[in-house]
Amino acid sequence: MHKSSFLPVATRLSRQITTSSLRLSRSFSSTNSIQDVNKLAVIGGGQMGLGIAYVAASVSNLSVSIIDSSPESLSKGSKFLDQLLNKDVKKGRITAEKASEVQKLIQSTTSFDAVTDSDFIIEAVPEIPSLKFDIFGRLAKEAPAHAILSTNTSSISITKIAASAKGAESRVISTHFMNPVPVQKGVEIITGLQTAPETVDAAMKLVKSMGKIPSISADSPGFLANRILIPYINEAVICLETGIGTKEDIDSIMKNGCAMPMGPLALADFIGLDTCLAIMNVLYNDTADSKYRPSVLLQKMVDAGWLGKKSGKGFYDY
Ligand SMILES: NC(=O)c1ccc[n+]([C@@H]2O[C@H](COP(=O)([O-])OP(=O)(O)OC[C@H]3O[C@@H](n4cnc5c(N)ncnc54)[C@H](O)[C@@H]3O)[C@@H](O)[C@H]2O)c1
Repeated sequence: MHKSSFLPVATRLSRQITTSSLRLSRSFSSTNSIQDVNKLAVIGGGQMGLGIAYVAASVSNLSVSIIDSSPESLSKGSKFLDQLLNKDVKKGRITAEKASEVQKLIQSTTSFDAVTDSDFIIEAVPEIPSLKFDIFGRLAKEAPAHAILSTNTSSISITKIAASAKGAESRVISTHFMNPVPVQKGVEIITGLQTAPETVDAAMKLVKSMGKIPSISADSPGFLANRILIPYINEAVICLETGIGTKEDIDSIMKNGCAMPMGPLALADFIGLDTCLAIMNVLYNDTADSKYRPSVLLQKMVDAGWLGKKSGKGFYDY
């Protein structure tokens, strides 16, 4: 894919309107093919990054580099991947031969250099805006000029993230995978104001090759999934802190009475309380609407380091 093919959506639209009589829009799409992705880099090897790497290697047969700044996270992650593969072999979902092929496809490193030969990069570091902006600033300089730069953010504006990737804004997009990645089929594709149509095509192609079902959302606080899901979780925490019900009763009524696969507090533990809080803060600050006020208890639990399943303690003990 040529760098020049990355025109922002707005530019592309105006081009299509002004030249429609000359049918140039047709030649635009026919001369710009989507480059095949041979190598994927995932930045951040936590629960989401690992899941993305696992599915990309096992379903799309892609070579994947997991880049994580923490050697502890990388070693925890490689044990987790081994467990996932062993479980899949035991359950007869894959052969032992396939498991060893997948293992060979996934490399882990603390070095950012692994982005330099990647065609598609998915960032999955914690939900901290400054951290993501720094990473996209580096990606704009260090990733190949054709590479798609994607974020797995749950709530941070894609337009803002793209603005931090100076010179590569049109190649920035979000492929928002859901947790757990190997199980959840839906992926939100979110465009920033600057995202080029070719970037959307490339993201759709990759996500579909991973066996996922993409939905397109606008760059609006919380996008679609978290605009709906996280206020629901936050309301459950408020029900707990105001004594309307115990954690068991809150989870039980939503599970057994409202057909939810798991209760909202157990789900919050599973997502990570820091992630839930970060999303509520984005909804609250970016809309200036008090209906999105984060629960005080949620903030306190994050302050205590009780982040849910990943830290061993949240609403429940693990
Ligand atoms: N947890 C969920 O349910 C969920 C669902 C959808 C999207 N997300 C989003 O996915 C992203 C990752 O979430 P997660 O739950 O996997 O977080 P996590 O805390 O499990 O993992 C984050 C990883 O990033 C690493 N990291 C931190 N700084 C880094 C840096 N500068 N360079 C490289 N690695 C770095 C950490 O060591 C850690 O391993 C967040 O943006 C989150 O909002 C999370």
